[in-house]
Amino acid sequence: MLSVAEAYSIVLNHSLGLPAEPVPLGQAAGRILREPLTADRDLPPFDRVSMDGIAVLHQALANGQRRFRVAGAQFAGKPVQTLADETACLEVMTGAMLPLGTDTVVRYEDLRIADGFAELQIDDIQPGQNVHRRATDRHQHDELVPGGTLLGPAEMAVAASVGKATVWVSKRPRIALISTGDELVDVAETPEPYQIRRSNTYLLQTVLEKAGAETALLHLPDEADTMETALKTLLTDFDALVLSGGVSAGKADFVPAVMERLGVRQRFHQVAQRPGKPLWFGTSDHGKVVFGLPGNPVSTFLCAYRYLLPWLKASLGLPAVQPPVARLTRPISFLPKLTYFLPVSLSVNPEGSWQAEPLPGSGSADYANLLRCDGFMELPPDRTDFNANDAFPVFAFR
Ligand SMILES: Nc1nc2c(c(=O)[nH]1)N[C@H]1C(S)=C(S)[C@@H](COP(=O)(O)OP(=O)(O)OC[C@H]3O[C@@H](n4cnc5c(N)ncnc54)[C@H](O)[C@@H]3O)O[C@H]1N2
Ligand code: MOO
Ligand SMILES: [Mg+2]
Repeated sequence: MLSVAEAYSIVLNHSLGLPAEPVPLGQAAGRILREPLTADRDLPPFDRVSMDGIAVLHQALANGQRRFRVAGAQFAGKPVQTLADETACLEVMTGAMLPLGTDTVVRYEDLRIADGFAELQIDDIQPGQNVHRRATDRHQHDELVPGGTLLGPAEMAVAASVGKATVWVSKRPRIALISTGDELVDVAETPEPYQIRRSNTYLLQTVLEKAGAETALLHLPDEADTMETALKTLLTDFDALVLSGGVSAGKADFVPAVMERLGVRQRFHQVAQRPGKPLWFGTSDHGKVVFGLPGNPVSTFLCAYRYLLPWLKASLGLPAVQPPVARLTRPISFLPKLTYFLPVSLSVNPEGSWQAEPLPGSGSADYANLLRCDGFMELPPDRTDFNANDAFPVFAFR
């Protein structure tokens, strides 16, 4: 049976390679940038006054002068003025251009201004103080943000300041989230004793929409012909299908067989892991990708974080990131020769490292247990006993 690492690598090798599209900056937050952002001007673009006060030539101070005639005022948003008389000063406001003929700004707090004269109240004044010099932060044409970056608050502010009214970002993939199973009814329905409400597609929608996908929620019964007809259309309408349920050994688990009839090539079925052993993955000749997630809610949850989310991020053009590592708070044993994804609650210990409290719950149908847990710790298959303080990667979802 395939290992977790092998299955993961196959999944990532079939990421979508989504095209880029232009969007107005106001709609670009949270999208993945597909062009570098470069400085259209120096940053800052001019010698910028950084404190309200007066601008003087430091040489005058060096000459011992402490009292300056106020010759005018330089406001932000106005063209630069010139101080012609170096024994005088100009009042200056934060964000204004530093007047020509000056090089140093003294704050109002360090002055007394009366009768058209400003008198210094302190002696220690450094040349160039309170001036944010042109190009100190970045130079014109410098690359500020590389392509492949998620547009968060800082990137959005930089994009705006370099004039990107439109940015090229990865197109959002359209993903159909399909629950399967005759026992499943809609959220709004009252289930019969032999039925339950479907919940997996809501879980998947939450994970994938937040990461940048467009999703549609659908449901199919455990009936092979009906499934085949519906899935044929969905394979043309969507970039990827994510099914939940119908991939194990039951007499009504039709997903692998129906996919074969539809010409979707199985890339793997079953992974040496718990939960989620029956995971199925395939691709069509037209570049469509199909995930058949095991129906048990905890399996769906784990597979969504361990495989589906990294695949979506790779499809959008985001580089892969290593999961953080946490230390077990207490020993745990797991006998089967499978990778065990242990539900854990995370906290930071007094030394500042992550610690993971095991929350095994009652198995992969216990979705109520997920309410208390922050992620899954990946315990390798070659060990049965794991000690307190042992460190392993955690796929966290908070
Ligand atoms: N003989 C074997 N039986 C099972 C095996 C096995 O290896 N041999 N694997 C078990 C494992 S592990 C899992 S996980 C499940 C996977 O089952 P399926 O993917 O075939 O899913 P279903 O049979 O359709 O449903 C399983 C379970 O999950 C509930 N479910 C399904 N979809 C939803 C949904 N959208 N919302 C909420 N709950 C859902 C469903 O009612 C079932 O209780 O198979 C084991 N069996
Ligand atoms: O994946 Mo199954 O959920 O191990 O029960
Ligand atoms: Mg089944």
